[in-house]
Amino acid sequence: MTKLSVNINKIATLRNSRGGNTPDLLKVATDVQRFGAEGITIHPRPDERHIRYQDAYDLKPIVTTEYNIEGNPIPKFVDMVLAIQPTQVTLVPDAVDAVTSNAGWDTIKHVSFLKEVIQEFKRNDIRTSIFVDPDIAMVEGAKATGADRIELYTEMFAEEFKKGNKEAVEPYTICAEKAIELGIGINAGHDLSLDNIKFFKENVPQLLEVSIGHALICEALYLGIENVINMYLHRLK
Ligand SMILES: CC(=O)[C@@H](O)[C@H](O)COP(=O)(O)O
Ligand SMILES: NCC(=O)COP(=O)(O)O
Repeated sequence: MTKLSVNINKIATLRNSRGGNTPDLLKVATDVQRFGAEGITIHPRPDERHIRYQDAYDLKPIVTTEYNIEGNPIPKFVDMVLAIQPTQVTLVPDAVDAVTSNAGWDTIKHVSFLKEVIQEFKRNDIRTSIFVDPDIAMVEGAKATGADRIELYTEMFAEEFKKGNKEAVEPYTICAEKAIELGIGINAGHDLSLDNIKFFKENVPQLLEVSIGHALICEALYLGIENVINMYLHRLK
């Protein structure tokens, strides 16, 4: 079974666009879980343009499912994650000015850094995942970092799938098979949607978790968030 973790960054973006507290991020997180989501993902960025660091703390007692915090492990981020102790931390090599995540880690070049950070999280019983491109060398590199899981960066798949290129899933299948062989768990995310999720799940073995935000919130504008969550759960069965 593949768990659905809903990324609520976009709810914070909407709230921040007006100041104030509408929509109420904590209420949305509560409701999203009530509607069946099996996790909540946030990705605070250094400029706090959507999720604020304070949100990450405020969500801790609200998230009764899996709490996944994503981000670049700069010291402020590491301190926050250690203080909150979420279920999982996903390390993403974001540039400060990136509009959204746009690359996975070079797990070979940054192996020492990643190893050190991952050890610190694991000492605190926080599951670790690292965001990687669908490149077998990066999956092998991830093993050397000690990470529990990889999160496969799915933008390339999503883009190609939209154009009808279903073969774009192949690198993901191969990386998943390698991760299984190495004993690493498999997550995936970025631009996954109601259109592409079923095909992705069917072609990527032992997919443990997907984190979905942008498309899910856009789809909810038309279909309603409770309905959309159930549509994902159905596709992920
Ligand atoms: C790692 C990943 O793919 C997502 O966390 C994505 O980066 C969402 O972040 P934004 O909401 O800032 O685009
Ligand atoms: N880790 C991926 C994520 O949390 C959501 O990404 P997106 O669906 O907003 O592209």
